[in-house]
Formats: sequence, C-alpha cells, structure tokens
Amino acid sequence: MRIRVCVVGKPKLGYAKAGVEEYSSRLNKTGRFELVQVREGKQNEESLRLLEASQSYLRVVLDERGELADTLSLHKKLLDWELHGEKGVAFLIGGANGHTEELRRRADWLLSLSRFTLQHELALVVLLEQLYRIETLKRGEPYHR
Ligand SMILES: C[S@@+](CC[C@H](N)C(=O)[O-])C[C@H]1O[C@@H](n2cnc3c(N)ncnc32)[C@H](O)[C@@H]1O
Repeated sequence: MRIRVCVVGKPKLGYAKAGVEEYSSRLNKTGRFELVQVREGKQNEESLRLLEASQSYLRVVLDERGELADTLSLHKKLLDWELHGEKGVAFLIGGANGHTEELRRRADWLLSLSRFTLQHELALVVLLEQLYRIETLKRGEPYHR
C-alpha cells in the first residue's frame, strides 16, 4: 500500500528541514512513500489543493481535534487497510491556519498527534518519524521499544 504525505509548502525552519530530509530518505527506500508539497495560499485554497493531492487515496487528516492514537494503533490501522486491499493512504497536514471544515468532513480518519497545537513543520517531522517507526515494525527491526 502506498503512503503519501501531503503538506502545505516546503519546510523553512532548519530543524524541520533536517528532520524531513532524514525521515523522508529513510521512507523513500520502501519505494511506497511520497511527500507531496502543495502551494501555500488562503486556507480554503490550501485545503482544496490537499484534497486534490489525495484524490483516490484514503484520507487521514492530521488535526489537533482528532482522535488520539499511539504507534501500535496507527500500525494496526494501516495493516487493516492494507489487508482490505486499499491502494494508498494519504496523510494531510494543514498550513498555519489549519484545514477547512469541508476538508475535515472528507476525512476517513481525523488523527491527532497530541492535544497541543504544533507548528505544521514540527507536526510533519513527528508524523514522518512515526511512519518510519511503523516501517521498522513491519520489517521486524529493533527500532521501536
Ligand atoms: C498550526 S496548525 C493549525 C492550527 C489551527 N489553529 C487549527 O485550528 O487547525 C497547522 C497544522 O499542523 C497540524 N497539527 C498541528 N498540531 C497538531 C496535532 N496536535 N495533531 C495533529 N496535527 C496537528 C495540522 O495538520 C494543522 O492543520
């Protein structure tokens, strides 16, 4: 199953750039991962671009109001979708103003990384590290403990 992470703009903060490069390059080795960066704009324009970028994929919308999950439950959710023959899952991270209501309504799963509001580049790094962690669980590597 393909994993696509859709995000608004390119990371500008040094620590986020480094984190995104680190985990993207690890995830790229799976051959099933892609990071799609959509153009910045008004909130509704960004949400529309995120919807377009995730067409025909299941949508996991990252939002502080979403359901809290842990690493193993995210791993299980992805495995279940894969077993059901889903072609791909897209994770959507909003810009500084977040997502529109319309985008939130179209989520297959509204996922919160914590109850804190995170700067969107930091949220991206956290998500990528979790996806990499799940990849090592699938491969039986001793990264997750
Ligand atoms: C700065 S936040 C937007 C905050 C905005 N006030 C809102 O109501 O969504 C930018 C993006 O980062 C992601 N994000 C920030 N905190 C998050 C959290 N705790 N869980 C999941 N995603 C989060 C979301 O995708 C959000 O759209």
